[in-house]
Amino acid sequence: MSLPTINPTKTNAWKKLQDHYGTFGNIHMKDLFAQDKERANKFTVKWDDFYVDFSKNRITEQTLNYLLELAEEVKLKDAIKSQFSGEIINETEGRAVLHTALRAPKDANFKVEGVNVMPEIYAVKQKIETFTNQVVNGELKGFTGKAFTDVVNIGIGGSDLGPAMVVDALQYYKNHLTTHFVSNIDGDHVNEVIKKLNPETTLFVIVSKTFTTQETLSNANTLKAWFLKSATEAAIAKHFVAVSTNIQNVKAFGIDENNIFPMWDWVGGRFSLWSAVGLTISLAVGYKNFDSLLLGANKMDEHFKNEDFKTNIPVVLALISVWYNNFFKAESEAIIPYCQYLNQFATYLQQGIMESNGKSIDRNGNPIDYQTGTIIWGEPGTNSQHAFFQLIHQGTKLIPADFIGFTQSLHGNQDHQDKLMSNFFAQTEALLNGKTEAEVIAEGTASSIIPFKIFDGNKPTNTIFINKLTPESLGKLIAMYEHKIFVQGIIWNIFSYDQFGVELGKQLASKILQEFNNSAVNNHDSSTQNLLNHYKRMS
Ligand SMILES: O=P(O)(O)OC[C@H]1O[C@H](O)[C@H](O)[C@@H](O)[C@@H]1O
Repeated sequence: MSLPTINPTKTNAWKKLQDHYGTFGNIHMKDLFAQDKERANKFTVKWDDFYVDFSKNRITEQTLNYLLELAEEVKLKDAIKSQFSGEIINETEGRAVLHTALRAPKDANFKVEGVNVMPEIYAVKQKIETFTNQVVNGELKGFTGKAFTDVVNIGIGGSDLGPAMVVDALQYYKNHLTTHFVSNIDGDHVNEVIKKLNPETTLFVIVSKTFTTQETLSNANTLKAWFLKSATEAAIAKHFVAVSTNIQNVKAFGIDENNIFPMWDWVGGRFSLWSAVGLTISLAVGYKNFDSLLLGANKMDEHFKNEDFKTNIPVVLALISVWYNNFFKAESEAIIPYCQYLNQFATYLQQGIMESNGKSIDRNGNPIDYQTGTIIWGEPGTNSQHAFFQLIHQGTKLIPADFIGFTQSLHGNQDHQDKLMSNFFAQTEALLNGKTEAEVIAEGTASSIIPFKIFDGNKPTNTIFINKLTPESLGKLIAMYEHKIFVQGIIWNIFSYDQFGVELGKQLASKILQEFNNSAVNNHDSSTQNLLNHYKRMS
């Protein structure tokens, strides 16, 4: 069975939403709160250690009902079932999409083409656990008999962003191993990492689903060559491991068969941190914590699969996002975690959201005449307040924002935590209410300055409030966004799990690379040609 192919703009719910948007006009959220004392309670979902308040949005109960009708009309329920039952929903690549199986319990039953994949998943998990323990305990040693002190993750895109974000987010839980990430083809990246390494005590984890990615292979070769300046070929088996679906290419690179951690083509790169792609996470925080991350994601999967749409966190967040994207024509969404540990969270989500839903052809193969993927950006609070919040508060663009916060800190300094959280609450309140002319005047502001100090307010935010940053709650949070991506892709009638848009630039780059050896370059547009010739002269 394939995914439904319903044009969302042709549904009854869409028409209702359009009319509703027309009458919604300039309703201010401040008034909606004044009219209904129960508003916050009505638009809050409490689930496990999550408290999600979406009341500070430009919605009424009617809006939500129409959005829920839209979800029904595009057959979201069937689509969720299709995904979890291993159907080939990544139709353009002919693959199932089963990252959810990676975090399911052992006795779950996820089938790909009739075969239960759980035994394979658990065999690899076992391998990750054993290897992690041996490295962390110092049982496995380098070529001079010393225990490992450093781990270098070599990968890019989904083979870098997920592990890098999670290792950073969970650094409070880290063990003694120092982790490094090399991704960019820019030689400065690998060069700077090399400066910090001792070949005797460094473990290299090469992560590439395809094992054909230029950046990863070049960086891996550079690191191998550097390593071989101090060690023999035989030492490679002790220091290099790989995560990939392409066993043949990994072996050709010179990696011992025992050092290969397999993954599967039914795991998309940007959804792969739950597989052996997360090996560096497991090494950095220990297998138990890695497993808790998976458990958290599994809990969110169950919530997503079973919860009524009205109180289903990923579904509600996705629907509200569609409301802004397609009716208010908001172009971007900001992700603002009030948590320094989530410093890389927005960057990580950029790939997940923009690579998945940045599409303009629908599931029937026709061009789309409505908006799809949102632009994602963000930085942790409070830093972002001192950088770009001016534009969110008083600029001309509507930027819905997710505020992510934790009731309890990990550092235990209540003074810092209270100051951080007072900002967290103050910002969403200020974005909601703004400041009226009367209030500005009452402050005794000089009359010529009054207009500059007025805040319209009415700026939407979701508050995603979690008890504490733990491996488990982080797993839930990441999975929440994964499901939001899926829901939006279904509504927009696009394929969220391919990424053909990244190919063209790659192909041209390899053509240009070959042309560097030619004396004259003459088959490009005049701009590119001039630039290439300038580079050839000057480099
Ligand atoms: O893991 P790899 O096969 O090396 O792929 C790494 C990355 O390559 C491409 O650019 C894709 O767009 C990404 O989705 C992928 O994560």
